[in-house]
Amino acid sequence: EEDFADHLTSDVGVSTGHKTETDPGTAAKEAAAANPAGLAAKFKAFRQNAEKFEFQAEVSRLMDIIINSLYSNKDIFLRELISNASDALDKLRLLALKDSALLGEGEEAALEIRIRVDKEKRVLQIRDRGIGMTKKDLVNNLGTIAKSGTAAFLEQMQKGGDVNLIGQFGVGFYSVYLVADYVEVITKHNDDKQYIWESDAGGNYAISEDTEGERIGRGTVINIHLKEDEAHYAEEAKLKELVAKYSEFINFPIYLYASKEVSNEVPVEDEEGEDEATETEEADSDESEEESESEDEDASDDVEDEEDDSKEDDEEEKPKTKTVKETVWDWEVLNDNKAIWLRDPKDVSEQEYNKFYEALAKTTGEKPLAYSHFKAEGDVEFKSVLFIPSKAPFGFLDNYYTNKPSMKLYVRRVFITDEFDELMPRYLSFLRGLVDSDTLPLSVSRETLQQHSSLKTIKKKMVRKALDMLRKLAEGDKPEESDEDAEGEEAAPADTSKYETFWTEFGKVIKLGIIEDKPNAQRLAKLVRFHTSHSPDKLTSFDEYISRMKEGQKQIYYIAGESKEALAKSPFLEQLLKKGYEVIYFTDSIDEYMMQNLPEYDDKKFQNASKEDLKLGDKDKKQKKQEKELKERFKELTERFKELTVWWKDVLGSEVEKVKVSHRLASSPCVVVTGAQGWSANMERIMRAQALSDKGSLEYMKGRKTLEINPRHPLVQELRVKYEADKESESAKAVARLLYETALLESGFQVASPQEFNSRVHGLIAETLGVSDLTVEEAPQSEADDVEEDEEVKPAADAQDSADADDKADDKDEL
Ligand SMILES: Nc1ncnc2c1ncn2[C@@H]1O[C@H](COP(=O)(O)OP(=O)(O)OP(=O)(O)O)[C@@H](O)[C@H]1O
Repeated sequence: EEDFADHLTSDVGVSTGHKTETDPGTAAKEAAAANPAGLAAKFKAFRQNAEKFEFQAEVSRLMDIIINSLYSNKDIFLRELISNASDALDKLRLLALKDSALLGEGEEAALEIRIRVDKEKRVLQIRDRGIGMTKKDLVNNLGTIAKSGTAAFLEQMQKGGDVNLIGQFGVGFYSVYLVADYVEVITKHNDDKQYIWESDAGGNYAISEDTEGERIGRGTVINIHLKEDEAHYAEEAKLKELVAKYSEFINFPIYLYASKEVSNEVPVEDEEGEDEATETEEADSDESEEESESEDEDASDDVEDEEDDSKEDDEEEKPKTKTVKETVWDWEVLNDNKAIWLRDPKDVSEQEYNKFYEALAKTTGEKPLAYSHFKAEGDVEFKSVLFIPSKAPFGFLDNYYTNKPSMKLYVRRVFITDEFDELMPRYLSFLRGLVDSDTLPLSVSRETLQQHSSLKTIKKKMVRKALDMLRKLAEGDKPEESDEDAEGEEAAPADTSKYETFWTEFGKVIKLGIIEDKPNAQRLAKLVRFHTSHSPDKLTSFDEYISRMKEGQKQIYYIAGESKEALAKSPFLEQLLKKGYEVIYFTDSIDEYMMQNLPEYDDKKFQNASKEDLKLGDKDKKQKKQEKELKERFKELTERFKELTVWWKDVLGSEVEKVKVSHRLASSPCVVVTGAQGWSANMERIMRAQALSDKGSLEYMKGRKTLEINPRHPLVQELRVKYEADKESESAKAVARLLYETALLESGFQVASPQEFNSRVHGLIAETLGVSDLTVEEAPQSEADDVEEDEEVKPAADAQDSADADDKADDKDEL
């Protein structure tokens, strides 16, 4: 009884490994000799005949981080191991659909998880009767990390990231080393022998066939040898608390071998009788420990004293009894494993949903922004719980195209898979949740499921419910109780601040949805938030924009660029803003792609303000008259400047498609716009940055620029005068080019040659300052030598700049 191993052998039928501390194996001895101070202290010898393996480098790095992470929440290791046990049971149950013999018989067939402890030896044991692991599985699963994204996770962890996220990376097992300095995994898969995997996290692990230990039948036993200062994880109370906190929603019963105080009324005849009673109790509770015996004695003493005082008088009439408090040991179920989605939403508290979310998302302390629990009825029946996380999973957007789906699929309560991408479109894969369908066939085969006609319906309904949930969150509404095909829906109380959190985390995903899910583009557009000229500091929506539209305004104006501050000053908006039109500022790189997929919203067409065909709204009669007059004047101006525009186009050559007189400008001399088909400045910037395009298309799209000039601007008027005076004037050409280049910059494009542009500007500065000679005095030799020792070599660089300036100054004389 004292020995945990005996305990296990007799009670659970499980073998535990013994650390051979007294007789270390050869490897241990060698290691100790090589490094007596360091390794010997840490090294625990593996079983002597075990095959030794080295952990893959990533695993070693991960373990180092885990072992040294002082401040992380160590509790999570239990959640991870229980979750693995549950997965192993799910896998077995799924296979047993095909072949029920796999389950075994009697005790073996019980799909459950059992936890027990040996406080004295500081060993915590978790056992499942799941699928188990073959030897090959042990090497592949507990020695290597095959999943992508591990490197990124390790990097984050090294920077002090939260180890709590470990479960999201598919490396949860190793979290056991937060609390253990030695771990044994005894496992039996139906296709292989019983093996023991063991490691003290020192960079090695060992696998040996388990020939001596008790036969475990099938499944996995993990013996966690707790570190000295983690002994509290062997306390019943702690384990109960952790299971309640993290593993309540595991769909298999979790048992803890726990002690319980029971009070029994027993007759008291004489001294012997008392002993008898105690003995009987002990026989019932076959697991009684030494401790319990001594407690029993204390308890019975107390009771006896009490009775002696109070019941002295009645002694003669009533048969003597006494209350005996005893500690009995038995398996206690820790979780109510009724699936939450099968319960009536009215009976599930918000707290329970939150905890369920934590279990699904493998997080702690993160509440979902909203949830929806519903039942679809009709041809296709299913139940579902959906959650909107409040944080994007690690690296979610970076790995957008390779992210794994996160929706779990159950068929009639049996977990089928969480890797099925037919349940939710990619852009909604950030949602957590599950579907439990009664209509789909209980089948292991992906193909059978994929081809099932009801799958499409499920997906369609899931998307609708998800978008509905998002809409409600956006509106800050409390959801209604039900609608036609989904009854009993519930969602967390939401307000718009929650939606703003959502938008910050997942806004891009909604935009990707507009691009990828055309049929739902309008619904998704409703969810889009942005800043506008009217609402530069508060996020607003298309609906709000439309409610503020001027009378007669038919189009929704927008402009895209790097920041709302820069856009607010854009020359493209001068007339629009002056006339009181609200303009949307799109500043996300994806916005223009999105808008290419969203030609209209609520019957209103979108108009990019930086495109050539900008139309400034609809006018009433008076405005129309004014417009007519303006048109006349404009025509006249256009005529007057026509020759100039032809000449200007010649000066700029193929850089622009055309130069034309514009009516959209108020205070700028000119702007560069793109044709409806060409890329805007913003788009060109993105394309350059992403190098998405081949050079050819970049050149082609770039070429479709138009220079619009403002005939009312004094600089343009003066240029015309200069050109009229001398049609071959080089300085007029230089001014024309410079005006174009400043317009390029102001419109958000890049100038083709920054050096040439600078030369022209320097020339102008020289002229303004009255400097005629830009030759730079040579730097004294000795100074330059001193500087050469300096790594930064700043003055030398300055000298180079000056030399460049010299060269350029020659070009500029013409100005
Ligand atoms: N109790 C167990 N029974 C059977 N296999 C197990 C058990 N525990 C771990 N494994 C195997 O080891 C692998 C690694 O486990 P780990 O917790 O590190 O990641 P994971 O469980 O795959 O990740 P995720 O938590 O994302 O599913 C598992 O995928 C599983 O194949």
